[in-house]
Amino acid sequence: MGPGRTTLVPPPGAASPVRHPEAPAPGTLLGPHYDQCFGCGEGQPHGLHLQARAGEGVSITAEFTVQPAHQGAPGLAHGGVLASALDETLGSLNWLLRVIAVTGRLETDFVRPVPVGATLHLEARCMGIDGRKIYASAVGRIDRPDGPVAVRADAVFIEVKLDHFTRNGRPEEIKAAMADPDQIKVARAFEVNP
Ligand SMILES: CCCCCCCCCCCC(=O)SCCNC(=O)CCNC(=O)[C@H](O)C(C)(C)COP(=O)(O)OP(=O)(O)OC[C@H]1O[C@@H](n2cnc3c(N)ncnc32)[C@H](O)[C@@H]1OP(=O)(O)O
Repeated sequence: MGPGRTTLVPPPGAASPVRHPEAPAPGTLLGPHYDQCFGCGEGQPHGLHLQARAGEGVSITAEFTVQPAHQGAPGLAHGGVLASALDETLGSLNWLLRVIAVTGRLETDFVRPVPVGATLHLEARCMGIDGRKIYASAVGRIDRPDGPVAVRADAVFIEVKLDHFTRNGRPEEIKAAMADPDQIKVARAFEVNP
């Protein structure tokens, strides 16, 4: 089965996800993985500024408040922005697995519209691991952790090495990131694997 047709359900032989022994404790605010990230970076004026926390097991909770810059229709969040919020929350599972992985496939259900000013309460969980493939699902609820479901996603992330970024990123941003001590710290956290 090639990419694009890949099922988003872990296959029968998939391993259960294991929380890395040095993963941040449940409740810990994770902080941005890159200052210029559209999802979590503080240096992006119109970014999502999504704040993710470690959950129990291999799970993440996150919050994102829809800004006027995120509109698709008048007063409503753009679907692609909501997919970005799900993608970012799912990507934050990397911190708990201590594995670098990028989104291979992301399928989103838009269940109800999300108004500007609403806070999306997101939760992501790793469902299984099969070789380099990490299966994960997420849900986003309106205004409260137990609020009405607005969006859901299922995804496959693919494990990569750090050189995925250095080989493929535009050289000027790569150079700047490698000169930034905070960025080096993030990269180091992922270099140590059991
Ligand atoms: C500093 C820290 C920062 C931490 C950085 C954290 C960033 C988080 C940001 C949020 C997340 C993002 O948006 S990440 C950005 C969006 N995503 C991307 O840009 C990814 C672009 N795609 C790629 O670079 C590539 O296609 C890869 C790396 C995904 C796969 O290429 P590859 O490495 O050559 O892998 P390949 O051998 O083909 O496949 C390996 C296995 O994965 C499966 N596979 C491959 N592609 C897919 C796919 N699209 N959907 C499903 N499954 C797939 C294959 O079937 C195979 O399964 P089997 O045969 O083994 O069974």
